[in-house]
Amino acid sequence: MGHPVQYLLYLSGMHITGQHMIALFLTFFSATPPEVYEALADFGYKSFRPGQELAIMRILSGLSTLVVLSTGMGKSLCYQLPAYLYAKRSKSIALVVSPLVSLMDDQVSGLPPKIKAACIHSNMTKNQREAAIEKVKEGKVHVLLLSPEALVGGGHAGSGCLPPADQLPPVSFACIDEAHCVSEWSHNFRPCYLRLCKVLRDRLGVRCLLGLTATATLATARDIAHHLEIQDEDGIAVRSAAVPPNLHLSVSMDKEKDQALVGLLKGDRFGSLDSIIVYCTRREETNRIAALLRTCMQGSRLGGCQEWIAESYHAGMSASQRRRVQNNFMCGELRVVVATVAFGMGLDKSDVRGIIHYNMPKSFESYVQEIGRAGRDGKSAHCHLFLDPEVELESSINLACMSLVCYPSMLKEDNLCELRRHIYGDTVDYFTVKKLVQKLFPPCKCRQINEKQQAEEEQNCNETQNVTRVCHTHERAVPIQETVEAHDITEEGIETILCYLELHPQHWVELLHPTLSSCHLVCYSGPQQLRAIAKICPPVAVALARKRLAGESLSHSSSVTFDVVELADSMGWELIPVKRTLRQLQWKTERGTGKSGVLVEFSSLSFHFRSYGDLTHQEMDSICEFLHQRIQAQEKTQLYQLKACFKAFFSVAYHNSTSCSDKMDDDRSQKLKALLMNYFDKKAELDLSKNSSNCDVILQLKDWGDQIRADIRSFLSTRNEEKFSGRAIARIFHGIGSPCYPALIYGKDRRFWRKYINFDFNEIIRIATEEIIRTK
Ligand SMILES: Nc1ncnc2c1ncn2[C@@H]1O[C@H](COP(=O)(O)OP(=O)(O)OP(=O)(O)O)[C@@H](O)[C@H]1O
Repeated sequence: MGHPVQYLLYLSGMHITGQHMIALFLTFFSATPPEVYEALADFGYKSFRPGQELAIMRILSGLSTLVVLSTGMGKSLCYQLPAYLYAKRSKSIALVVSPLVSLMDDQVSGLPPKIKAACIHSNMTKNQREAAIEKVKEGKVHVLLLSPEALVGGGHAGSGCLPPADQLPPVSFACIDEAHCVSEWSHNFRPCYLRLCKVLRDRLGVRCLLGLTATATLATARDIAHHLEIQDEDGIAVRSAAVPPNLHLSVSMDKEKDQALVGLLKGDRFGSLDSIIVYCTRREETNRIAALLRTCMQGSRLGGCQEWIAESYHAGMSASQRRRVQNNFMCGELRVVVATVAFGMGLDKSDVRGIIHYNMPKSFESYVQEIGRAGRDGKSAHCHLFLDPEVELESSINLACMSLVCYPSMLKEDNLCELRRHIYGDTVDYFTVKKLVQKLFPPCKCRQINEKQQAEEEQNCNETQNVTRVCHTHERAVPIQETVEAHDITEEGIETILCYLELHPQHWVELLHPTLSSCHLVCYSGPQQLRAIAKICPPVAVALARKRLAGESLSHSSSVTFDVVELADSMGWELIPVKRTLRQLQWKTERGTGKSGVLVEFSSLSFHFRSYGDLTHQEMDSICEFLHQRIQAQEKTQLYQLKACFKAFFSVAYHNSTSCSDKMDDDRSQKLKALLMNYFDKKAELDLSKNSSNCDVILQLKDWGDQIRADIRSFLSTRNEEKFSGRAIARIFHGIGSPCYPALIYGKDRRFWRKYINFDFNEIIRIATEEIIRTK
């Protein structure tokens, strides 16, 4: 297939070629060709919505583009129409990467009938996936929807599912839905998204990328544009107002939120609305609130003809339970869904009339995305947010500071603290980074070998060469579960670090598909059989030789376990043929007939990558420094966003919701919209340094230092057989579970769990570290 711009030129009957003409062409001959309007009509639409035409024309011209449009404004057409036009002209597919795996099948069936689509994701069986790939190969598909994991591999989803590019029809362009996940500065960063663009370019030769998102600040949009390699400013094609005009926003700071919620739902504003979503941060809370509403709303006047008043929805429920709630809500039989943010992603219900936030969302981006699920039909809709009254908390601090008898756990826990916990739960300290870096870059022998060779060469020709990097990287595997437990860091945290290293200008690592790295080989006929197969199978011979070199005697052994990735690397073989050769040992013949009495098992899902083994101490230190700074910057940004969010909501909040349950003051709604607009455009920085006492109420430790130290000592003495880092203790005192210190176990000891949630996290780390050193 020719360069995509040729399609546009072809449509317009012109014959210009060459990259440099694209810009000229778009400037002077940008009238949309009739074929594009015809295709629009084929889709059943009369005209374009704002932004669609520009984005579609850019994609048809082969120019990577980012579209930032509020939910429901019609982003999907921006990939559907070009995919259709490209495929109409010649056999080609458009790839659409979407994180909404559970909704992918619905997305495919919901596409306009003109578009032939298929999807591939990790929830499908192997047969289903193969059938979809067959259809693609046969050219029966215009649009292929993929989960990010299906494309790049990663996590437990296994490796990427697509065949190599030469077995696929030409890819006209690739669309990345929810493109903000590409940016680590976004509210919903997903490590495997960072690798998407690279895989699309390197493995599939895609040159034109389309990013779609409903929420991105200007800074995030620029970061996404950078990843999509959008060269020109116009590439960020459309940025709409953050909040659609038909949404009416209000905020209140009620002391009794449960009563206030019931009152709000009975008031004039929400009382007559049919479909409402109430968002809560915690799963347990969704169940409690749904039950509360069922009890308190019984018999009260309801909007439509619903049979059920309220049901909860969260990721902890079974798939069938969730589907039932979603279906009932979609068809209008269920009035209120009380949910965590798991509900609503990709929900195509245009007449949701109300969104209530029982807790503050973690960022403006989340807020805008969540309220954007209301009023997609353009008709008026209402949104209300309950903000916990931190000012109350502040007065308790003043009391505490005046050394009145007050115990920290008596202080009211607030939204901000709750949300801060999630941020601290994700961060990793310098020590952990260092241990991880050592694991990712174990020393190799390349330098010694090279020096020996050089010495010989020098003797021969007396010439010195200044070699700085002698290692050309090694293939390595780091078992996921083992590393998670050893370093008390989440799988996602490790993946993020690996992505940072891959995207660093020095490309410290190259990520490969996750793989099972441990090979266990058992010979049922005893040690002689093991020795015999070593003679015919080089990988087994090398595995045994390596064991012997490491001082292990295997002469009486009939089984052996080894790291197959390390083995393949040491042999200079590719991993796949090594695994194939080993598997083959289970059969008598090459064609796999008759068992040989050898068992070969692969286990331990591992991160798989190439990395250097000859890094100097300085290089290792600078990598640690780089990673640590990135992680800290990320933490700071998130804390900043949280404060910015609180401050803005606080500035428009009513004292209690009765002031806005029947009627509301549109000025406050407009003010909040303006603040959101400013935030997304970053025209005005929300200055947090000024007047921060209004919202920043983390307790200083000076008045509580002794008490906290005493508690840390008491905690350590009750668990003197376990090892803790300062961060581990701070997490427990903040009630943050981690892989090694899960909430399920540590949360049971109420003397410590969450006790100091209102105190500065980093300060607790500092004191705890001091106490740990003292008790050693
Ligand atoms: N040009 C158009 N004219 C009329 N209706 C349109 C047009 N483009 C899209 N729509 C309709 O608008 C609705 C929302 O479109 P779409 O689902 O693409 O929105 P979106 O921006 O992708 O939303 P989300 O962010 O929630 O995914 C759909 O019902 C679609 O049919």
